Amino acid sequence: MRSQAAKLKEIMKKKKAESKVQNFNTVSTRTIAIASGKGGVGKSTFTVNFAYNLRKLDKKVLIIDSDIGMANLDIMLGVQPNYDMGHLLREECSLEEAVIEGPAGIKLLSGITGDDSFIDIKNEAMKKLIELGDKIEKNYDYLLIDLGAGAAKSIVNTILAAEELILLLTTEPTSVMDSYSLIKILSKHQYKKKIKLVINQSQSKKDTDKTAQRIIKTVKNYLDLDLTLVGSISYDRKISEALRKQKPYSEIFSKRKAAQDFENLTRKISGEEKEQSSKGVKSYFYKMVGFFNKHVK
Ligand SMILES: Nc1ncnc2c1ncn2[C@@H]1O[C@H](COP(=O)(O)OP(=O)(O)OP(=O)(O)O)[C@@H](O)[C@H]1O
Repeated sequence: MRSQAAKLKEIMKKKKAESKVQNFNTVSTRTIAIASGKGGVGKSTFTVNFAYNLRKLDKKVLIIDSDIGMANLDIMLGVQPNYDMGHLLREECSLEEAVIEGPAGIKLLSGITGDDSFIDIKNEAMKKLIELGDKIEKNYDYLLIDLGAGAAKSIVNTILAAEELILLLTTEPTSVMDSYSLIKILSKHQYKKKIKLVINQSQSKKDTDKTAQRIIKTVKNYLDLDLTLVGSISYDRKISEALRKQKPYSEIFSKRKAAQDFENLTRKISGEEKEQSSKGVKSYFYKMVGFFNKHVK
C-alpha cells in the first residue's frame, strides 16, 4: 500500500498540472506576508489599514491572522470568530463559517493557534489546505498574512512560501537590528525576492530616510538582497484610539496624515499588480504543505 505522503505528492502534482493549463493572463491572488523582526512595531495596525484601503479600491481581501498566541486582529476589527483554521482543517466547520466579515467587507480567517499546531497537521488536513488555497484563489484578490514577531521557524516558512513580503520596522535601533536578523535568516534559506520595506511610527522624514537607506545598504552589501522602501506611516496617537474603538483608523480618522500615508502606500503596492507573477495563492499553499510534510515525516 502506498504511503499517505506519496498519495499527497500525487494530488499536488495533479493540481499543479491542472493550474498550468489555466489562463494565467488574469491577475491571481497576491499573497503577501506582513512581518517584523521586533514585536509591537505595528504589523496588525498596518494589516488592518492596508486591507481597509484595498477594499476602498474594490479589492477582495482575506486576512489570515497567523500571530500565533498573540492573535489580535479580531479585536482590532471588532469581530468575534468562532472558528480558526485548525477547525477548518479538521472539518469542524466550513470555510464560510471560519471566514468572518469585518468593517468594509474585510474578511478574516484566524490562523491555527497553539504551539503544537504544526505537529497536529496530518496528510488529510494537508489535502484540505490545498483545497483551501483553491477556494481562496477563486474568491480573493489579496491574501494578507499577519505574522507574529521574530524569526521562529513557522514565521520563516510562511515568508518563504508567500509570494511577497512587507517588512515593517520603526526607526528604533532594536527594530532595525531585529529586522536585519530576520533578513539574515531568510538569506540563509536562499530567499531572493525583493522585500518591501515600510517604516512605521515615523516622526521625522530625515530619521525615516536615514534608517531606510542604512538598512537597504547594509542588506545589499552583506546579504545581497534587495529591500525597496515603499513608504512610511506617520506616528499618530489616534491610532491607539482607533484600536480602543475597534475600528480601522483609516475609516474613522480618514483626514489625518497617517491615514493619507496608508492610502498612498496601498495605491503604490496595488499599482504593482501587473508586475506580479501569476503563481498566486496556490503556490503558497503548496509550499506550506511541503513544509508541514517535512515536519511530520
Ligand atoms: N503609526 C503609529 N502611530 C502611533 N501608534 C502606532 C502606530 N502604529 C502602531 N501603533 C501602536 O503601536 C502598538 C502596537 O501595534 P500593533 O499591535 O499593530 O503591533 P504588532 O507589530 O502587530 O504587535 P505584535 O508584535 O504584538 O503582534 C499599538 O498600541 C498601536 O496602536
